Order: sequence, then C-alpha cells, then structure tokens
Amino acid sequence: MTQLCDLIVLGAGSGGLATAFRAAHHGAKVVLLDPAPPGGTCVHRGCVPKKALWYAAQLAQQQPLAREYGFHGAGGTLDWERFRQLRQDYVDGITTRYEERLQKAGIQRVPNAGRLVDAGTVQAVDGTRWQAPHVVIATGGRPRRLDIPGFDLGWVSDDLFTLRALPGRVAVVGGGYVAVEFAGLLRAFGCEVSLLVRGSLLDGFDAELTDALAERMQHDGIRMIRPIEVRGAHRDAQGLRLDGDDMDAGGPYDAVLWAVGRVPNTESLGLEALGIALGRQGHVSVDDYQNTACPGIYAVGDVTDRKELTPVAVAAGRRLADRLFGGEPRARLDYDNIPSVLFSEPPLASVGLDEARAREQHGDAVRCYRSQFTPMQLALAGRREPSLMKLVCMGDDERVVGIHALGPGADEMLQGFAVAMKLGLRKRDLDATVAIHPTSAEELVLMG
Ligand SMILES: Cc1cc2nc3c(=O)[nH]c(=O)nc-3n(C[C@H](O)[C@H](O)[C@H](O)COP(=O)(O)OP(=O)(O)OC[C@H]3O[C@@H](n4cnc5c(N)ncnc54)[C@H](O)[C@@H]3O)c2cc1C
Ligand SMILES: NC(=O)c1ccc[n+]([C@@H]2O[C@H](COP(=O)([O-])OP(=O)(O)OC[C@H]3O[C@@H](n4cnc5c(N)ncnc54)[C@H](O)[C@@H]3O)[C@@H](O)[C@H]2O)c1
Repeated sequence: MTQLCDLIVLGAGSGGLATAFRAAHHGAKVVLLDPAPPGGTCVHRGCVPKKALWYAAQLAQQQPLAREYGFHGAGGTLDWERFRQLRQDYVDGITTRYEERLQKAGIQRVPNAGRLVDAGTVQAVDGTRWQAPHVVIATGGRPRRLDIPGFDLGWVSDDLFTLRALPGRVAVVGGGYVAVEFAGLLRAFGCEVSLLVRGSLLDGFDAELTDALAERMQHDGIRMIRPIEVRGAHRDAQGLRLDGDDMDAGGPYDAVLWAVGRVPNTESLGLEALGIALGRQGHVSVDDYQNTACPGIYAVGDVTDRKELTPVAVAAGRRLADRLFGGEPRARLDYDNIPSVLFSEPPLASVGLDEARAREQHGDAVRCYRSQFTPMQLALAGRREPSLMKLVCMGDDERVVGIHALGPGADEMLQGFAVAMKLGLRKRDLDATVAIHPTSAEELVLMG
C-alpha cells in the first residue's frame, strides 16, 4: 500500500533534517528516510567529531606555550581512548536530541534507504512506498575512492573517527580541506606527517594566506611533498609505500589517508529515469531555487554541486521549505559570500573573493590591504609565528569583496565581518569602527 504525505525527504543529514523540521513547522506532513541515525556526515563523520579533535589538538599545542610562560609540570599525554569516548558520548547526545525533536515535530522517520520510482513516489528498500507532491533529495556524499592499486591499504576520512590508536608515520594524500585539517591534527598529536599534494594547496583560498599556512605547517614539522601524482600503494617489510611519479613519495609509512575529495550519493536513486541530469561528478543539477529538472523534485546540500558545508545545506533546506510550505514563493539561498573556516593550525578563515579571482573579475579596480603581526599571546613567549590578514576591496568606494584571516582566533572572528559584507561593507566603514584592544581582530579595522 502506498502512504500519502506532503513531503518526502531522502537523507537525514544537515540538509534533510533542516528541510524536514522547517516543513513540519509550517504544518506539512513529512516522511524522512535514512538508513543511518540522524545527523549525517557532519555529526557522525565530519564537522562535529573533527572539531572535537581540533579542540584536543589546541590543548596539546598550548602545553609547550604554558611551559614557555613559566608553568611547571604542565603537560601530559592524551589518553586517546578516554578522549574517543568523550567524543562519541557527545555525538550520541546530538543523535538522541535529533530523534526526540523528530518525534516531537511529528516527522515520520523511516530507517531505510529510499529511491524514486516515479516523480512523486519513493520506495524504501523493504518495499514500502510513500507518495507526495514534493520530494527532496538530501543524500549527501562520501569520500572519493581512487581506482589505483593498493587504495584499500589506506584510510579515508570516515576511518579516522574509529581509530583506537594513532599511527606513528602517516602520509596524507590531497590538498583540500580534509587533507590540510587532518595533516595538522595528526601532527598536533605527535604523528610524523607527510602531505602529498598533486596540484595547488587549498584551491579557492587566497594564495598569499595558503602560502603562509604551508610555511607554517612545514615549520610545525609536516613534510610537504608536491607536486606529486600518487599512482598506487603497496606494502613491504618496512611498511606502506606510495608509488609516485618522478618525485620521491617518502615513506615507509604506518598509515595512508586518502583525502582526494568527495562524491555525491546519487547512483541508486532512480534519478536518470525521471530525466534529472547529473553533473560530471554525479551531482544533482539544480537551479537557484533547488529545483531539479523534474517538477516536484528538489535537491539540497552536498548532493548538489554547491559549496559542501553544513550551514549551506541547512540554509538551502530551510529556504526551500519556506518556499514550498511557508508562503514565501521567492525564498531561496543567496550562495554569494559564504564564509568558511579551515580548522588548520592556525585556522584559516575566508569570505568572498581571493585576490586572484577579484583581479580576474575586476582588474585594476582591485586594491588589497594586508597586516602581518605576531599575536601578543605568542609574542609574549618570544615566538615569531605571524598571523596574516587581508582585505580585498574593489572600485572607487572600496567595497570589501573579500576578507581573509590566518591566525589564532580567525575561526571565531570572521562571522561578524561576514554579516557586514552581506550588508555592503566599505573600507571606510572599517576605518570608522573603533578597535578592540589588544586583540588580533582589531587589525581588520586598523589597516592603512
Ligand atoms: C571530515 C569532514 C569535515 C567536515 N567539516 C566541516 C566543517 O567543519 N564545517 C562545515 O560546514 N562542513 C564540514 N564538512 C562538510 C559537511 O559535513 C557537509 O557539507 C554536510 O554534512 C552536508 O550535509 P548533507 O545533508 O548534504 O549530507 P550528509 O550530511 O552527508 O547527509 C546525507 C544523509 O543521506 C543518507 N542517505 C544516503 N543515501 C540515501 C538514500 N538512498 N535514502 C535515504 N537516505 C540516504 C546518508 O545516510 C546521510 O545520513 C565536513 C565534511 C567532512 C567529510
Ligand atoms: N572546515 C570545513 O568547513 C570543512 C572541512 C572538511 C571538509 N569540508 C567540505 O567538504 C568538502 C570536501 O573536502 P575534501 O578535502 O574531501 O575535498 P576538496 O575538494 O576540498 O579537496 C580534494 C583534494 O584532493 C585532490 N585530489 C583529487 N583527486 C586526486 C588524485 N587523484 N590524486 C591526488 N589528489 C587528488 C584535489 O586536488 C584537492 O586538493 C570541501 O570542499 C568542503 O566544502 C569543509
């Protein structure tokens, strides 16, 4: 028998949950399918457990600084198993709260994968069917696996969250968010880390800041091997070896982390039969309103080819539910100027255009301001570990089109500046703002 409802959501990750909750809030009868516990990548294999690792890494890094400040006996090694349990308890708490909220909101949760059998009908793997005028695809993605010999000898990011012990020597392959974050985290916990990068590091971020970050990572003991194309992996008596092109891939290693991007979960959804086009990498193509080519079917989050960030999936899902059920026919997410933070050491925060893209688009109308300084907390201990901040401005009235910050605190600093940019920030607005002293953030309003 086919059951009827107003909205079917495939996937209970960041995007699917946000869509379902907002639609239910507007009074829609919602069915939410996911074979996994609610939370998706962010809660179980992404942002949340990663940020827990980052907090622990920050504490590890504060210990030498405490000694430099004169603390005696500061320090100690991390009880990995205790920390792993704390992290898991925290994640379990989020999952439980989601389950309670879903029940309270009257959302029917189905612990099964689903696929579309026609435009408004979804079938779960056990054969149960639901029908609705609206179906949202929010099935997210998974780590990309390369078709090269020995790939299975290594880990992907999901595997790092189940580790019972840390490796000694580890190779991280990739140059994006996951590669750089995990290289930094593993290094902070004392692993010997090599980062093998095929092309540019952190494409899309401002090159001046990524160069500074690369320098800092090497200063912290991460061995950077680039440019290198890794063609496979094998094991010998000493450990794991990577097969590179002309360049020496280092090694032997105890572990390899493949961090070579992510692919969307779109294969078994029945989309092609409905005329829904998939992009080159398998993403669902959507318009500005999250509509696919098939009326009544929408997609949000990592399954689309937009920025793969939790707040993006959440915001797109909420806007979509407001449009379908909240009486806001023009509601849609503005994908411009989305801020993001890379939880490296130190963190790298960025919103808007980097200098290269700004110059591509606006030529000589671009003017950049920058400030390089050692934060007081580090300078006090005699360290020279500069932070770098940069404003990218455009036109005679110097509209701020990019803000980039690398340094301690950059992660918490950027959100407010991103609001200002959304409101049309000009350089003169920053000049007119009184600084907060002594902070690192004040540099952003004091650039000459
Ligand atoms: C290591 C790592 C760290 C990250 N850190 C950050 C960060 O710090 N900040 C940030 O903003 N973003 C971060 N991200 C990105 C963020 O996790 C994703 O952008 C976000 O989770 C995307 O949400 P989503 O709802 O689109 O998909 P997902 O969260 O992946 O959820 C998709 C859900 O769909 C389910 N599903 C799949 N197929 C089906 C089916 N056929 N039927 C029903 N259900 C199905 C899956 O089980 C899953 O639960 C990180 C990602 C990774 C991998
Ligand atoms: N802090 C955060 O907000 C955060 C953290 C992690 C992930 N994310 C999100 O998740 C997305 C995915 O992150 P990611 O790091 O998996 O992907 P990514 O797209 O950021 O980086 C993939 C990297 O793999 C490299 N690569 C691809 N194929 C390769 C190959 N065959 N050999 C060697 N290198 C190869 C690419 O050149 C690139 O450097 C990010 O784009 C980001 O949106 C966000």
